[in-house]
Amino acid sequence: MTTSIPKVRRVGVVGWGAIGRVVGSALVEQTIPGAELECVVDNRPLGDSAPAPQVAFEEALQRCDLVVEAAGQAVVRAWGERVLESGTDLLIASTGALTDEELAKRLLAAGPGRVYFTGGAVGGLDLLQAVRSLGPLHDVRLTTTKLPSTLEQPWMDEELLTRMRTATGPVEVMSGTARDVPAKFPKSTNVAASVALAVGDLDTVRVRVVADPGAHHTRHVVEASGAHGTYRFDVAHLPDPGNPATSQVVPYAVLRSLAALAGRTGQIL
Ligand SMILES: NC(=O)C1=CN([C@@H]2O[C@H](COP(=O)(O)OP(=O)(O)OC[C@H]3O[C@@H](n4cnc5c(N)ncnc54)[C@H](O)[C@@H]3O)[C@@H](O)[C@H]2O)C=CC1
Ligand SMILES: O=C([O-])CC(=O)C(=O)O
Repeated sequence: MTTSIPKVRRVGVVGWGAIGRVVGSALVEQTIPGAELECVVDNRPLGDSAPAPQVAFEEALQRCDLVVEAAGQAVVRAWGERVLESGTDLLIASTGALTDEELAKRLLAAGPGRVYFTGGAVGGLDLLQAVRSLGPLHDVRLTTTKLPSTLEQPWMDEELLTRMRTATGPVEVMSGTARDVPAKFPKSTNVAASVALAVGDLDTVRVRVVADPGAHHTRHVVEASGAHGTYRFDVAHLPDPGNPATSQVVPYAVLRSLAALAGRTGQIL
């Protein structure tokens, strides 16, 4: 009888920020059997602060068999296909990049590396994806509520910025579809694109973005209905203390995805 030695996934973390630091540190502490931190990519010099070598993206593709993107939508646009074409798998946190349908098509067709998405800060995506087999969801809504400062954008006019800065209660700052919203709030509403990936259609997902100075927790409420049922997922997360645009849970969602990719058994998929 031959025993096969399980292959350890050599992971490169791109983006040593709120998400990447937690993910990379957990890998170094060997909390994910079958996965180890090989290197880190960031466009800032990290000095000794990273527990693995900081390398250029090209070098990461040579060293790793799995890259975790935790840097931003622009990195997915610039590097996504190259990662997959090099034979390296790619786990994407910045799902908002996929609102560019041409890019989405190219990434889904590229290989031999495989592309994956983390559920990130939003819940119920597994069930919504399963529900699609029963028929389309006609009405899908996401309401995201965050601290006003985490939603300020360069395209906003003075009137809106003043309304957000002086608000004493919730203020709606944008309503649109999952096609439009993640590009307008690239660091804060990737969840809208994630819901659309699960539902299979950007335009079906209607999104409201709400700034609330009382939002001690970031809240994402997904409501969906179709001929076969109705669904509601309501989550409230503490924000990351260093980067309140990102919920504290997100790196742990990434680690959960990594554990599945590394072959952990007994996992809810
Ligand atoms: N799917 C989800 O639920 C969520 C997705 N995200 C996505 O994850 C991204 C990262 O989130 P955080 O870690 O909170 O951000 P962060 O701002 O704390 O860290 C980002 C890191 O990436 C680095 N970086 C930026 N551009 C880069 C580039 N071109 N090349 C290399 N490094 C680069 C920055 O220097 C920084 O160290 C967000 O921009 C957002 O797109 C964030 C929160 C939730
Ligand atoms: O972390 C969150 O709550 C959501 C977020 O920033 C994103 O979707 O980009």
